[in-house]
This record gives sequence, C-alpha cells and structure tokens, in this order.
Amino acid sequence: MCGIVGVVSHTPVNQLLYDALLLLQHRGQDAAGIATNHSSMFSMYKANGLVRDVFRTRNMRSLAGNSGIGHCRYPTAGSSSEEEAQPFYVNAPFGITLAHNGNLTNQAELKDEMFRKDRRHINTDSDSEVLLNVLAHELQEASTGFTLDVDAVFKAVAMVHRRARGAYAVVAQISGHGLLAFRDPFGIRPLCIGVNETEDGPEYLVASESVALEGLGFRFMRDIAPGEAVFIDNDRQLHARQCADNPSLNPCVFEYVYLARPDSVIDGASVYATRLRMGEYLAEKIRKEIPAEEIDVVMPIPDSSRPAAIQLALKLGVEYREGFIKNRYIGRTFIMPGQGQRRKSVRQKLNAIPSEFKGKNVLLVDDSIVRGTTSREIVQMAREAGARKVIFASAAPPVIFPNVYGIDMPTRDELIAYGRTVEEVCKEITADHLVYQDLDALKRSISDVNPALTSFEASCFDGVYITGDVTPEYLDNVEQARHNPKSKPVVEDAARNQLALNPPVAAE
Ligand SMILES: O=P(O)(O)OC[C@H]1O[C@H](OP(=O)(O)OP(=O)(O)O)[C@H](O)[C@@H]1O
Ligand SMILES: NC(=O)CC[C@H](N)C(=O)O
Ligand SMILES: [Mg+2]
Repeated sequence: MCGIVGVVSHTPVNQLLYDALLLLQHRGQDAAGIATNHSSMFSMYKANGLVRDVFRTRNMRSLAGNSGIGHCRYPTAGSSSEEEAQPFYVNAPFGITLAHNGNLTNQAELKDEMFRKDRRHINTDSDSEVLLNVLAHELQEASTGFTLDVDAVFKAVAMVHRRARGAYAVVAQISGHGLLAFRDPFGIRPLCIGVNETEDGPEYLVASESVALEGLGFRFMRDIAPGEAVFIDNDRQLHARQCADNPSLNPCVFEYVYLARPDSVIDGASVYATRLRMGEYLAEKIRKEIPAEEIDVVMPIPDSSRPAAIQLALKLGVEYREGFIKNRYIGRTFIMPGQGQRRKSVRQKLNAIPSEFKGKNVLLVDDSIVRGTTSREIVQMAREAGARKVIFASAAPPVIFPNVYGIDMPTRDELIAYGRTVEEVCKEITADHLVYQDLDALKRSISDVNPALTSFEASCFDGVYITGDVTPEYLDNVEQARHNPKSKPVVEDAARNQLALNPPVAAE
C-alpha cells in the first residue's frame, strides 16, 4: 500500500500536505512526494526516503499554491528508484499530476496499448505512470478544446474504469481545473474525504485513511464509494458521480489486519474495533486447542498486534504483559524492501525483558505471519530470554497466495506458510505450538463492526482474486519477473536506498 492525499484550500497547502503524509507514513516508507498547483503551474518535489528526510525547508518553500497532492510509497511495481517515486506528471492535456495507491493487474497490456494506440510514451516501469497516461488520454478524448467540464471529467474516469484492472485509489490535479479523486470499482484500497468549513468557504481533503483528516482538523464526510469519482473544481464546488458500471465494495482485509492505523475508520469499520474482535475470535480458537491454565502470560509483538493481544488475554483470563520493547525510531519491518534488512531490523527494533519470560509459558500474539521474518526471530528471542514454552498465535490466517493489489508479496515461495502445514510452519519458526485465525472469523471480525461489509478482498488467504483477471499464468509471470528481473531487482535497489538512509549497525 501507499499513502495518498489531495487538498484544495484557501491558503498555501505545502505544510498541510507534509503533515498529512506524516500521518500516512505507516503506509509507505520508501519514497515521498508532493505536487502543488499555483497559477496553472505545478511545483513538485519527490525523493526516496521517509517524509521527514525527503523535504527540506527549500523544497517546502518551492511548493507554492492552494491545492496539491502527496504520496508516500511502498513499491509494488517497477523498481524503487527515485524516478518511480510519486506523484507523476504528464503535460498533456492541461497538465496533470497523479498519486496512486494500489496495483494494476493489466499494466503490461495497457502500456502496450498506450504506445501502439494512444501514442504515449511511458518512461518508467511504474504502473502508476501507466494509469496517469490512461487518464490523460481519456481526458483528452472527453474534453473539447481548452474546456473541460465536469461531465467530461467523469466520462474520462468511466473510461479509466473500463480500461484499467486491479486496485487503484487515486488523487490527481488537472491544472487550471481542479482536484480529482476516484476509487476502483471493487473498492479494494481505501479513500475518504473530509471538509473544513472556513470563513472563505469549505476546504476539502481526500486521503487514504481518516486519521489524516482528523489529525489536520478536517471533518470526516464519507468514504469515496467503489467506482465513484469526486471532483473539486477551481471554485471549490464539490461534484461526485458513480462512474463504474457494476461497482461493489470489497475492501482489502489486510488493511484491517496490519496496513492501516488502528485509529482510522475504513468503510465504516473502526480498524481498532476490528482488531479487538480478531483477538476475541482468536481466543475462542486457542481455548479449544490449549487449556488456559497452561498459559502464564499473553504478549503482543509490537506494534500492530496490540489491540488483538489485549482482547485475547482478557477473553482467556490470562495476564497481559509487554515483554518486548520496540525501538520507536525504527520503521515497520514488513514494508521494508529486502529480506536481509528486514531480518536485521527485527532484532534492532524489538528487545526482550528477561524477567517477563523467565520460566514462563508465553503466548506471543502477532497480527499476521507473512514471510516469517518476525516470528522466527521473536521465538528465539523469547527462548533466549528464558521462556519455558513459546506458543505463537496469529490474528490472521496463513498467508499462502501472492497479493497483486498493492501489497508487496508477489511470490509464493517467500511466504512461510506456502506449501507447509500449520505444524510445519510451527517447526519452522521453532515454536512449541502455533494457532492461526480462521478466515471466516477474520471476516466476521470486520463485519461485526460494520454489518454492511459483507464481501472482502482476501486473496492472500483464499486465492480468490476479485477482479477476475488474475489467472495462474498471470501469477507465474509475476513470479518469474520477480525472480528474473530484466532491470535492477526491486528489492535490492530499494534496500540500497534504505541502507543509505539508515546504515546498518551490525553485521548479520
Ligand atoms: O512474517 P513477516 O514477514 O515478518 O511479517 C509480519 C510482521 O510484519 C509486521 O510488523 P512490522 O514490523 O512491519 O510493523 P508493526 O510495528 O506495525 O507491527 C506485522 O505486524 C508482523 O509483525
Ligand atoms: N503500494 C502501492 O500502493 C504502490 C503503488 C504503485 N503500484 C507503485 O508501485 O508505486
Ligand atoms: Mg508487527
């Protein structure tokens, strides 16, 4: 996932966009960028790194204007090079900048079509640059001369929906015309809009997560619906229209498990409340497998598993303790590029307090086990700290299928549960017992909080790809591309960039 934000204000927006990106930093740590619009000119600055490292005062000064968009990136397509940081810009028609969260599944076909039919050159391997050019082409087709009315904007989005496949939540600025935001017809990645009423009239902010609205004093209006487009014109008039033929809401379950911040509300469900429910359902399952009196203490793996672990402990009636302390200056390890760096970071990030472990049967709770990087290290650390027995529980089911909608898990062989039974995974992470959440319980954890949510994008758990175009051959091709990259591998390239910012402290 990535974080995206767009804002239309009455005053300069550079600081607002920067602050919004800080609030969305958990969604992407690899690169960040801002593009503002001022007197029909764009100013843009983007680079690899965390938000706080990318922007200097001189960059911020150059980002003039009362409207703009921002992006923090976690790459899923192309490479991690600076050229693929977002927003992207295209000069015709009108001048457009775009920021995208998600991943297209027909990027290759679209890129080819762009070249052969639409006569557009794509300069990177980023799917987001392809998406921008599809939008640009359709805006050109829909507009007449220099004018671009609201109907033409929505018609262009309808055409994007017909051509693009996969997951996309998008913010874009059309120079001299306004701010456009839209969400794919399956509503896979989140997007919401808020308003700030001022004496000069309303200001609008669109963002991946509600936490960015609240943190900046905007009132949450609503989620943008699947397939819907919202356009805020230059007079700050808000227009909205359904642009897809058969929209349906299928939010990504992994947003609730791990990706989103717990204080966000996505598609009407508080992420925190869903994580508490995950803990309750997981407790029910654990109770069936292990007598509660055999567990001395329940511990979360900070940060994301805390709400689930707290509720799980309460339900089991077992003491909850924090045995691992997190170094708050180290980012999220799962969204770091490069396995070597991830492994090193787990030890740098988490440290055990031996007195909490000595002679105890500990139940460690994590939100998910994906590559097993965290669980392998953590179980060993618990043993080194003196634990008698280490039981591991995951608030999500085994991840056994690749994700093609904006989470970087493209190959099956990197997933620890792929081709292994639960017992084999347990052995692999060297735990004494391992319990996974059932998928049905995970889905219920979300629909209990918002009963209107009945369908989900859960492909990494069940292999059902909601967009209907992801075949076994497609997955094989993605895997092959990852194993034999034609250019620089995504992960190594990104790892170098990250290491440059964060030099390793000790050898592996
Ligand atoms: O099996 P793995 O491949 O290790 O992935 C799963 C782990 O990665 C995430 O933690 P992360 O450190 O990214 O973030 P957090 O601090 O929000 O928990 C997640 O919460 C799990 O702990
Ligand atoms: N995680 C994402 O949303 C990534 C967006 C886009 N596919 C990229 O790689 O830049
Ligand atoms: Mg974690």
